[in-house]
Amino acid sequence: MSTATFNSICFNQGYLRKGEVKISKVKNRNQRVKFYVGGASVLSTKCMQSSEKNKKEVRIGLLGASGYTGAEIVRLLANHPYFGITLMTADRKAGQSMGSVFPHLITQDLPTMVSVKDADFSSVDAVFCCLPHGTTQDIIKGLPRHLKIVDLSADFRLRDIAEYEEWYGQPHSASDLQKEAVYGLTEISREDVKNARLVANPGCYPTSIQLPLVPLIKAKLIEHRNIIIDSKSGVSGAGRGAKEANLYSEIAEGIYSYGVTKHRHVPEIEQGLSDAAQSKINVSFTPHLMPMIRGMQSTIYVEMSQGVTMEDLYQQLRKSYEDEEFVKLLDKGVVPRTHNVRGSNYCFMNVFPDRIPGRAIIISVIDNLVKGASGQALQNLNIMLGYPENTGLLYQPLFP
Ligand SMILES: NC(=O)C1=CN([C@@H]2O[C@H](COP(=O)(O)OP(=O)(O)OC[C@H]3O[C@@H](n4cnc5c(N)ncnc54)[C@H](OP(=O)(O)O)[C@@H]3O)[C@@H](O)[C@H]2O)C=CC1
Ligand SMILES: CC(=O)N[C@@H](CCC(=O)OP(=O)(O)O)C(=O)O
Repeated sequence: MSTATFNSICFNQGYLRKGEVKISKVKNRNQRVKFYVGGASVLSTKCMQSSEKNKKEVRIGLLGASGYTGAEIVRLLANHPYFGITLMTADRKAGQSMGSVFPHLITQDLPTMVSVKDADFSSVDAVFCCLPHGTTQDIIKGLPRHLKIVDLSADFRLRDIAEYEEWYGQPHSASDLQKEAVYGLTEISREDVKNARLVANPGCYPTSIQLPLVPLIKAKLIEHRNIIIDSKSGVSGAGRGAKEANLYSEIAEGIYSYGVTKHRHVPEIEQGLSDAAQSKINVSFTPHLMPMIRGMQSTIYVEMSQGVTMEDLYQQLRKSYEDEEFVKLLDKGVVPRTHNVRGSNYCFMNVFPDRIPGRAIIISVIDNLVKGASGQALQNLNIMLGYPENTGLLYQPLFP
């Protein structure tokens, strides 16, 4: 083994962070190599020469390519050196090219979209499933077992099938597959994601809520009662098939709450928080639709545990995320804004004192289509296939 120290190391894109890098057993350029960055994370990639830059090693199937999250996967994969899209499906838009449905993607060399029933998966290694819930479980249970799958829908997120049936108002037809699924909130369940065949990618609201709350709950810094969550989403969260209530004339110049007291993300949020607490947690959660295209903010009101200070909350979040690439605690007093993360895979957060003694206010922001959907899905597939998890995800936020 040889050891080298780099300020940064660049393989096609800037993958590895500043720190000590130990390189082991490099025999030839095609051999897998392990990188130990600053001793904190172990990454694996392939040593590539620049002449191989455009050769994609992993054949990706994209189910539901003609929707918002499908289009976002295409945008992210445009800069992915290892994943190439070889199969794309659509429903009403089957038979069309991506460039005709989404002209902003016309520069990409992509296959014509086919109907799922006509899809041939024999030359596909992994799929992103960007389909509506309900439809998804029926399609995934028919897929060949050799495929790695990241499912962006809600169908495999809830461990309790009865709870799924209650909140989604329909029977679950693939409960065996649910048992196999790993819930892919990457920063919390990275180790399980590594060995998963089927990852249930979290919902956008649950991502923005669990990332700040899980470390605080695990460290017993906040009370389990009286957690109040007020979330706001951009309209793209409802997908491209959204109907009347999402028309410009009904969204612009106003906001509205929906799913009050009974939004289907409640059991997903409570499942994650209860796992962290190792006891049942119930939350008050109200989502709002905002007159913006993408972006999501969760404002969370919590009660600190006896003797805990604001500084304790801040330091716990700092410690939990200081080595994370995509989750950032902002400087003290800086309020996260959806504009800060637009188009990127980041989650930014901060914590503030409430005027009521003993309470705190946490604010987190994500882009619903990136960290809230396609970006986290790509982060997960990178991990499942042994690539550096930031591959293809280094887009900086679009600001202003
Ligand atoms: N939008 C967001 O911010 C987030 C979305 N998600 C989840 O990701 C999934 C995809 O969301 P999104 O991209 O927004 O949805 P869209 O409505 O924009 O796209 C849905 C896609 O599924 C296809 N489709 C619809 N019905 C069927 C069917 N019966 N059989 C086969 N294909 C079908 C559509 O094809 P066609 O266009 O041809 O009709 C389209 O490609 C959903 O489960 C959603 O809840 C998760 C997190 C965030
Ligand atoms: C604005 C809007 O309508 N948002 C969607 C959530 C988007 C998302 O994360 O949905 P999944 O659970 O299906 O993945 C909603 O409230 O149902």
